Amino acid sequence: MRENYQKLLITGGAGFIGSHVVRLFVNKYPQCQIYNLDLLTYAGNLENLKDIENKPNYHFVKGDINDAGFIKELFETEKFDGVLHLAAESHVDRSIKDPLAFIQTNVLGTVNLLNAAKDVWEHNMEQHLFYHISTDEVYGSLDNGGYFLETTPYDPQSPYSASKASSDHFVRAYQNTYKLPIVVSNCSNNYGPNQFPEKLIPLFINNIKNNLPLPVYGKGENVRDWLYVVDHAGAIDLIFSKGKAGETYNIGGFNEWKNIDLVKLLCQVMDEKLERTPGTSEELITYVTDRAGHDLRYAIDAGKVMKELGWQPSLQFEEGLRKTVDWYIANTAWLDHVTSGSYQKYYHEQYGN
Ligand SMILES: Cc1cn([C@H]2C[C@H](O)[C@@H](COP(=O)(O)OP(=O)(O)O[C@H]3O[C@H](C)C(=O)[C@H](O)[C@H]3O)O2)c(=O)[nH]c1=O
Repeated sequence: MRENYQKLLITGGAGFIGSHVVRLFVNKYPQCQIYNLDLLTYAGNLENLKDIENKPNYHFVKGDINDAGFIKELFETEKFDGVLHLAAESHVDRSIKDPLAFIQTNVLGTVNLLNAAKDVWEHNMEQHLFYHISTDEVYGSLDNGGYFLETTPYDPQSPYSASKASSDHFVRAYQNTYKLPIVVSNCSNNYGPNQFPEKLIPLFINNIKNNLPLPVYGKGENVRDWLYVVDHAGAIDLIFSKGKAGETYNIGGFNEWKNIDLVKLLCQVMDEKLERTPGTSEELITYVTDRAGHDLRYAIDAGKVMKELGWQPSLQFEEGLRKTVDWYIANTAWLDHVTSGSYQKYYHEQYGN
């Protein structure tokens, strides 16, 4: 935590990564008031924060970052010392169907927050920090090898990554133009408890549990770098506490997996945990039409955050995957809830099961 900070705003704190960040900050910094601003869209769920909801330093605010007037008023009233901005539309497939929703929330919503921060902080700008949590997808696709570095030029390929790249650019433009102290981090694929089952790992856990097909896009040859979400939250804490204003930090697990290899490992773990005959879950693998413009490979070099700030991921991938599977099996009610009722539309519109 930055010295003397007494009040922080975390946007998107009821979502997957956001809820892990809120939990960490509420528990680790009891002297600091943590405000979780979330619209509670399909991907936001206050159940994710049940264990900390009664802590005296935790405050929930339901609201929309797209509502500029509301955001301005919130900043004027609460006088936050710093902001960690995680609220975003995050699913690539949805961005292909509805790019405007991604521009609205990820670009315009971010600019609303930046405007409020620069206006309310203008007399003592240097005492504040605006931290934008972003993605490695802004760098494009590594079809010919190599790693994403902080200096890699942006080359977003999907409407989702274009919206995140745009918001990163706005954040940096506000530093350049208005001297707003900012920091940006770009992280690889996250996995772990509380991820909405539209993303690969929780979707496939849910489908295996319910004996439904596992829709592998294309030939399953695409490569992603996977990081346990709690380790991402730890990196965010370090960057917020010790990162230098104006800097970018890449975060990743040095843990690349071809989708099909990951899916086969997940099938093995699920067979074991559900006490099914080995090979049962693999029979559910179904190769389907590829995602439009599907990025082949993301691989991120997290050397800077490791060397400069001393960050290390705490879990090996297999251990993290087992922990994740255990969580989804133990939290059937959570999984059933987010795939039914008012959530049903969001879950079923894409997967139809
Ligand atoms: C949902 C799904 C996915 N896939 C493939 C597509 C990808 O190659 C890989 C992971 O897909 P997912 O949609 O879980 O994640 P990415 O498209 O890599 O993007 C994710 O990681 C970055 C860093 C973010 O910033 C995104 O917010 C986050 O969604 O599995 C399938 O083959 N079948 C499926 O049903």
